[in-house]
Amino acid sequence: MGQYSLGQRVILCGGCLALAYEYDCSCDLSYCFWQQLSELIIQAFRKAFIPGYSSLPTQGNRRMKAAAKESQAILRGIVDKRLRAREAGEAPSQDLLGTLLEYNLGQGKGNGMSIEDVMEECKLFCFAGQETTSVLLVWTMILLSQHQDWQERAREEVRLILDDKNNKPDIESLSHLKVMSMAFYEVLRLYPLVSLLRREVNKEVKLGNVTLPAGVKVYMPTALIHRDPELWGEDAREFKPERFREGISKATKNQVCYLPFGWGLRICIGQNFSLLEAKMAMSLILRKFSFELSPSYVHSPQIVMTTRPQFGAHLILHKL
Ligand code: HEM
Repeated sequence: MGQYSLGQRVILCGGCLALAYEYDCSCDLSYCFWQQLSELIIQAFRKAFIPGYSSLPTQGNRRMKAAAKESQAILRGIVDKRLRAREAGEAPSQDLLGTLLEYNLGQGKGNGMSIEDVMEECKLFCFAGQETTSVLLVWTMILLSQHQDWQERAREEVRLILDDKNNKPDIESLSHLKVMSMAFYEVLRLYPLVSLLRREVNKEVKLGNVTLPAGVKVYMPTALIHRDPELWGEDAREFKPERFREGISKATKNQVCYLPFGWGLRICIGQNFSLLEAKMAMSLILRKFSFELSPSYVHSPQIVMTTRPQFGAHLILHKL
């Protein structure tokens, strides 16, 4: 974001918003690494039903293979560095990679997690955790631009709860940001980033009057469930964070109809972390800037890996 000046339009695609905090990201949609990678993956999904398609030397397949090779080499380098440090007697690191490596080499040794498994887990966390939270922030900025009253309410709350904290939001104070939680829940209801949950039935199961044989694939259209007027009322399509005033179970009347993080055994492992991370980022943004949509913004949600604004989020930021 560094190349933009205030009052000028910025375009956020979502994929790199989180990285933009660390790097001088130009956020130009045509160059965004995450955008390109997501598009390649989704193209591969679409063709997955054609037998042998993934082995054909198409341009997309070649780029996918090159990206996979490159990310594997980068990860291998990081893992090898850690392994050398461990051999040299350094204390194991407490981060995710350190914990997984300990499991592979230390207490969990012999429990079936190879170095390759550790690397795959790292990739999973990177992909599952990076784009999701950043796209949540982007949709939140779009909706809070369209609903300035909620933007102001969220900012007031941030001022009230965080301003006496010496400018450093901590877990304790972030957990008191109720308006912001309501806004995030409502954003995730209207724009669930994972719009379709997929499952395969492994043994025959009866669901109400329907019998599902083993092998059947079941798709749960989260985006449609979240906007169903029978479940959410006639105002289901409207942005009304107040429906979450008394929490998710009250808003859903204890029905399983709110699934932004999935449900059951495979529910998102990072849900609390991501909301905390998003609160942290949004409270810093709200404190420093007000924002509105640029007239050039075109509302067009598009499913790539996650549900994103197809042409990016055209925003105008004003320093407070
Ligand atoms: C707003 C942010 C996020 C959303 C909306 C989200 C959504 C989801 C959903 C819907 C699933 C379940 C997929 C399924 O059932 O098929 C899932 C799984 C998962 N998520 Fe998230 N996620 C978010 C953030 C994160 C973060 C920050 C991390 C890691 C730090 C993460 C790690 C994972 C992992 C590892 C799984 C697979 C869990 C398993 O299969 O047991 N997610 N996520």
